Amino acid sequence: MHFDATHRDHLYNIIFNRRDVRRDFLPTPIDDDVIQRLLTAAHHAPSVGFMQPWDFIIIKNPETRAKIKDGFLAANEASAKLFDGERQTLYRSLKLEGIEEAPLGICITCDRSRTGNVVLGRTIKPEMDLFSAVCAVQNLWLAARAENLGMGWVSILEDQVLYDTLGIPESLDIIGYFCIGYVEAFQTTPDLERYGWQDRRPLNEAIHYEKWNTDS
Ligand SMILES: Cc1cc2c(cc1C)N(C[C@H](O)[C@H](O)[C@H](O)COP(=O)(O)O)c1[nH]c(=O)[nH]c(=O)c1N2
Repeated sequence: MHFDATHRDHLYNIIFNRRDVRRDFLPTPIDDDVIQRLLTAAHHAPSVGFMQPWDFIIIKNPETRAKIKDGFLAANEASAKLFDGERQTLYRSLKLEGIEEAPLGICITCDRSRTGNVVLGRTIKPEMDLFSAVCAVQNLWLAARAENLGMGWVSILEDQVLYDTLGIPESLDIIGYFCIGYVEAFQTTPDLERYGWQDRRPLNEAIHYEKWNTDS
């Protein structure tokens, strides 16, 4: 298949308009066929040795989400204390999850032993399986945006909360917990930038030609 400029522009639009969403979720349920499309997109991510190490746990039950929210609250309190003074005040004013408001939660795991001990492409860099599972996250994130669904990553959460609440085997690694739902509106700017926590770094500072350039 050859993509034309219209396809290209659609993809870039989706990339640039994707946001980490944790506020303004609507209670509107998400149809199962939409969820299936999202997971199919995630499942088509690249993976080292094609090991497809991910699994997806779908969470809709409000009681389950309330337990996960409790885990967030504990972790967030501990996290807030690591910042001082005004920075802590600003941290505490941020909305960093939408666990209970978003009607759908997805937990993504990584089975590092899937396909055996020796994996093509992972022999020298063992973390490649974890990176592969994160590729599935990004596919999910972009597919969600294409479906006009907001998605937010909640990493302010001890893994044990998810192992216990969701009955995940301890042999699996937890990649993340994600809140998904329709939203009132998508913001054009990341929340952390909007609320004065962190600005986007200029792209030219991130690009180096031929070798590392400390001047740029
Ligand atoms: C691995 C990882 C983990 C987290 C995040 C992202 C990623 C990649 N982000 C979202 C993060 O703050 C956000 O991506 C940036 O601020 C940029 O905003 P946009 O994603 O462009 O809207 C995030 N946001 C949040 O409110 N609570 C969280 O726990 C996390 N955790």
